[in-house]
Amino acid sequence: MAKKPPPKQRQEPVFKTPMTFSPRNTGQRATPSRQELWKQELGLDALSDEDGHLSSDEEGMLAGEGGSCTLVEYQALQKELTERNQQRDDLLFKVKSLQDKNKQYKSRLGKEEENKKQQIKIMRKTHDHNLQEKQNLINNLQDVIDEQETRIFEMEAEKRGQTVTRTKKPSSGIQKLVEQINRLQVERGSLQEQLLTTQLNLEQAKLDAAEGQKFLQEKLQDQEKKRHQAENDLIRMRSEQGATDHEKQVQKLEIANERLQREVNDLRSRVHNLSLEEKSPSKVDRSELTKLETANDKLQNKILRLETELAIQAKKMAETRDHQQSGKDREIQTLERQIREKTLEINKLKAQPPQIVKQTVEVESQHSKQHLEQLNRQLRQLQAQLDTQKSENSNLQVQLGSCREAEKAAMEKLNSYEDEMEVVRSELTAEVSQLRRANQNAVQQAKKEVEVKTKTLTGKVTSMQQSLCQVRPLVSELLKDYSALKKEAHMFPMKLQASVRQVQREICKSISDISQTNQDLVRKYRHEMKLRKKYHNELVELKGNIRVLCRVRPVIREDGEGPSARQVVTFDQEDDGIVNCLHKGRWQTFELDRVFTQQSTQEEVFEEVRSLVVSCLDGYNICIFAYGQTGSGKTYTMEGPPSSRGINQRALGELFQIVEEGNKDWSYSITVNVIEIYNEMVRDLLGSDPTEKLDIKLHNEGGLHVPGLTYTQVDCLDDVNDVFQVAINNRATACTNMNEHSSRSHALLIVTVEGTNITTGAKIIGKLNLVDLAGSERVHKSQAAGDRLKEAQNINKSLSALGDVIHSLRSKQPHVPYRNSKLTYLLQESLGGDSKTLMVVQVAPVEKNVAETLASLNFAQRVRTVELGQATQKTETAEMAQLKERLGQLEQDPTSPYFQSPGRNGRTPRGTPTGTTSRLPTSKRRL
Ligand SMILES: Nc1ncnc2c1ncn2[C@@H]1O[C@H](COP(=O)(O)OP(=O)(O)OP(=O)(O)O)[C@@H](O)[C@H]1O
Repeated sequence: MAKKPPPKQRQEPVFKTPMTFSPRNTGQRATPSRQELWKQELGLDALSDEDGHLSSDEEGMLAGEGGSCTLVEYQALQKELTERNQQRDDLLFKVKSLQDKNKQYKSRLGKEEENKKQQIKIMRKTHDHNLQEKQNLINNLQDVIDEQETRIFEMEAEKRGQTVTRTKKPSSGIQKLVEQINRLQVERGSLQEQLLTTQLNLEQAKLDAAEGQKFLQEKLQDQEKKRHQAENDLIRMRSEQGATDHEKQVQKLEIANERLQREVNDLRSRVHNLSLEEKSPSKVDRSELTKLETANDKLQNKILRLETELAIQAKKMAETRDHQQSGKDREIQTLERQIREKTLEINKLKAQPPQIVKQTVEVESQHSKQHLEQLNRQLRQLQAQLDTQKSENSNLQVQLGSCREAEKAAMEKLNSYEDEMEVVRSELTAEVSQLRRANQNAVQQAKKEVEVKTKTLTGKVTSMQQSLCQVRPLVSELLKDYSALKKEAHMFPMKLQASVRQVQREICKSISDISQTNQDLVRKYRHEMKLRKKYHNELVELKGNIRVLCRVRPVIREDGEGPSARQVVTFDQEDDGIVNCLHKGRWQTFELDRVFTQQSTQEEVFEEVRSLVVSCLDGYNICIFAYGQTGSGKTYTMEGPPSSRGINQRALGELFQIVEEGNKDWSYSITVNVIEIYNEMVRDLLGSDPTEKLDIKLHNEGGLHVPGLTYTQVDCLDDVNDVFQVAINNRATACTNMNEHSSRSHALLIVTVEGTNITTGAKIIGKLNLVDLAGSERVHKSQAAGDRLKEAQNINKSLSALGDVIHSLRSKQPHVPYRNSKLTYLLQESLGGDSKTLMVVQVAPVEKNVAETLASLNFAQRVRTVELGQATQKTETAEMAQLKERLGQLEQDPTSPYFQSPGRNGRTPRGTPTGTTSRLPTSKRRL
């Protein structure tokens, strides 16, 4: 088992491309030992430790190679390239500075616009605020003025011409005015509150007064009714003249009197309450007082009216009583007179009767007797009547006496009631007058207070008026300012819009200028880039550099998910030769001849190599190989799936097409070999035994050939497909796991094009090597063992050998170690100085492959600097061709000393690639 080398301290490999300039590469430091880095990069443990300095090598190469014409041309081109590069750099710098300026300008513009917007906002806000404040102030002033005017008007109306004393001097200045206004507003608030309370009180008082009035009216009506009843009762009593009725009447009167007294008391309490309410003049307004006074007056009037009515009633009652008394007296006198008359009649009758009866008896006997008896009866009747009358009279006398007594008592009671009533009336009158006085006092007091208030208010109003007089000009000034500001504010958006439009126009102009300049610069830059590429390609062709393409495959299912599947490869939109790779948080940039992105198609890739492929018809040796780690897309690019064929099939298709459509003076034959190098064994995948190990031998004339290798002629794509199928079948039978096997072996498709000029017989031979290399993983990192280790070591050996060859070529070593591996040995002629080589570096885009991706890209960047020298065509004259044919015949002839054993399929190679007899320089390479 091979001893594992000690882990080397890995340095970040940085390479400088000496032929091309890239601003991204500036600042990169040159490495002291490129070979060391080379080894580190590839993980090649077996590399020799030779050192080389490219600059001196380049000089040497330039001095030693090519004619003076080429050197001069080269120097001129290099000078021109340097100048162009310089110009390009200048232009790039200008573009960058202009872009920076553009950005700055844009950002400044943005900021200024933002600032302006902010300013406008602030100004608008301030303006609105000012306007609002002024409006408020004006409104307040207007309110105060209105209020004060209303007050003045009211007070003046109330006072009716009372003089107003001005106590306060008007304060000067708007501040004072505002303060006064504020104070007044506070006062107004409190006054409004008071007014509200007073109004409520007034309402209550009105309600109370209305209730009192209603109550009094009801009472009055009751009194009226009672009076009527009393009158009726009195009349009835008069008519009945009953002592008991008198007493009832007196009782009723007493009850009525009591009621009246109660009512009077109620009234007194009400009046007292009212007077109490009136006694709080601070809370009563003048109008309210007036109303209260009016209500009070009305009540007093009512009381007076009631008193008057009461007096009239009493007077009437007295009159009625006097009248009744006099009537009674008259009746009594009439009755006494009748009694006296009757008594006189009786006395007369008593004195006359005996004389009259004697005469009647003497004269008329019987008749006179009857008449006498009749007269006696009449007399008896009259005497009985008289007795009755007398008893009645005495009864009447008794009754009269008792009546007189009762009347006297009633009169006394009446008098006492009258006295009482008089007392009550006088008390009531005194109370009423007292109430009136109190009321008057309260009214006076309220008046005084109102006057004081009015004076104060008038003073305030006066001061306010004076202040207003002072403020008015200020207000008018403010209004003027306000209107001016309003105008300005009105004009401001227009002005602003105009200035913004102006600025926008300027900005647009500047931007269009800048974009115009930018476009010009970009145009120039692109033109320069094209030129640079052209010159670079020419230079590359002149120097014979290996062209290096890079292809980044898309992210596939096998990449998995999560952080390890994160994409770490990006591209440059402007430059299709730049690829960036993120490793440990740092972006590394690589410049190659062309970078194909994940979106690039097989067609695009082939388009890039088409001219190179076609140049094999001109007799050039071409080598296109795909390099990269396992699964990076090498086979996809070279072979491709049936739905999207890769370079191999497309190249052959292109060759067939050109041969078909090309010059009819030439006839072409195309033969193919399909070789696999596995574990340093060369296998013929078109042979009958694909497991047979073939050798690579040096031809007698110095060229290489593989004895026993099958050359199959193909004339169309169907032939190619058949050939490929044979190769695939053979490969599958030679291994157990096709996928793994393909990853660990190199697959070579060698296409040999032989053209013969029908007229001259001249021949041209070109060879196209299409190589799908084994995976480039570093062996020391994989923990392989057994067969795997052997496979890995062999891959390592061949890729190391490839690296050595490239390094030697790059450093212009006199000896190039082609023979170190079967791969390099077989490709010797295609990697040598007279062939065109192109490498496609395949990389995976995800995080987990980043180390291999960086290694591949570093390798690619270094390969790009390798100069193989100018490619040459392999042509031969008809004479040479004849000679060659003769040689071929001799080789077939076993009797000849040049005899060589034939191929297993018995077919003779149509042309040996190594049979080049002359190398003609071309004027230009197509690549
Ligand atoms: N450009 C592409 N577009 C689409 N799929 C691709 C592309 N390149 C590679 N793939 C896919 O990636 C996978 C690996 O590709 P491929 O087998 O060509 O890699 P490889 O480098 O040849 O691997 P190995 O070294 O093991 O042979 C395949 O499934 C293939 O289809």
